[in-house]
Amino acid sequence: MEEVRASSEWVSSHASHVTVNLSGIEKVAESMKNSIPKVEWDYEGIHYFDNGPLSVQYLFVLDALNFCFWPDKDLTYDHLAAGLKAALQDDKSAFDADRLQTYTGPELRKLLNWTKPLPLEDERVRLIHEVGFELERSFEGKASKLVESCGKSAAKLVALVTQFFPGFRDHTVYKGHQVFLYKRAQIFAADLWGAFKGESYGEFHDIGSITMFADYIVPAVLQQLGVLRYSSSLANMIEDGTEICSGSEEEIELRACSIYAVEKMREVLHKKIGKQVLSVELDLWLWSVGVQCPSLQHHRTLSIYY
Ligand SMILES: Nc1nc2c(c(CN[C@H]3C=C[C@H](O)[C@@H]3O)cn2[C@@H]2O[C@H](COP(=O)(O)O)[C@@H](O)[C@H]2O)c(=O)[nH]1
Repeated sequence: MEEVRASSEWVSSHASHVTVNLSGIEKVAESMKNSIPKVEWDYEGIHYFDNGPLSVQYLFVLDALNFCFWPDKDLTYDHLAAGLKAALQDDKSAFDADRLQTYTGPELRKLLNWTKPLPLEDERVRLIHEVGFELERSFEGKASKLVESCGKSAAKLVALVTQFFPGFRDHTVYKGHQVFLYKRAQIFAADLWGAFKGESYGEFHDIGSITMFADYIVPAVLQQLGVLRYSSSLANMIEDGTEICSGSEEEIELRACSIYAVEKMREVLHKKIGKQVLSVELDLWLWSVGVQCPSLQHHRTLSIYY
């Protein structure tokens, strides 16, 4: 995770379109002086959980598909989480590794109880096949085996996931430098930690090493809070709903500066306010604020990573 932190900081200090505003961070930290907002994992009550290995399989499939909902204005993350939950409750073998390798686009829609084509449906199908194939080949078909082999280290889990499953390799090149963001691999570790309440499959001695998850909601919240500032051209693109290319300077800056800003926020909370908080906790709070604000304008990028 050091690579995620270091490369995000590098982007932030070379950015042309996004600025991290330290006084904005201090203001937010100050407002948390008396109480730090704590959001329960699954506050929505939409995820599958049975306290066992099937929950791990569910979370891995969920995070393999946890990206790009916005092209369909009616589709949200909640549909994915709740749809997969219902599918699993209906048929406990729905996420067996051999089954994962056979889903077609229309079957995936049915699984999510969605009648229209899903955004990036072909990619979703390819990625769910990849998960089934590699789980079968290297982990006896079980995501729980993958988690068991990480020695209770979230950093090791992220390394394993990105090593074995190419679809999770969320890194890019910015101004000649390799930048690591690892949104879906990190959120998988965080979802385990949240769902299992830091125990069993969710026990990680280094959960503090995980950064925020660079998606399209949290950057927009950080901008609203005055933590991120955009150049006028970028602000206009977001306001007009203009698509921003995956891998463009703007897109990488939005994501990397969000990671850097949340790390800074955590540092300020610790040093100036004396409160210790995890980036995962800050992320869930910021994300829950964002999804409860329907007027929030976020950047639009077609991407399999978030
Ligand atoms: N940074 C961050 N991004 C997150 C999540 C989650 C869900 N986490 C669950 C875990 C426990 C909680 O109770 C949550 O339910 C989804 N996303 C991202 O949001 C976007 C979807 O937005 P919309 O189109 O409006 O549904 C999309 O990029 C998706 O990947 C998070 O926690 N943090």
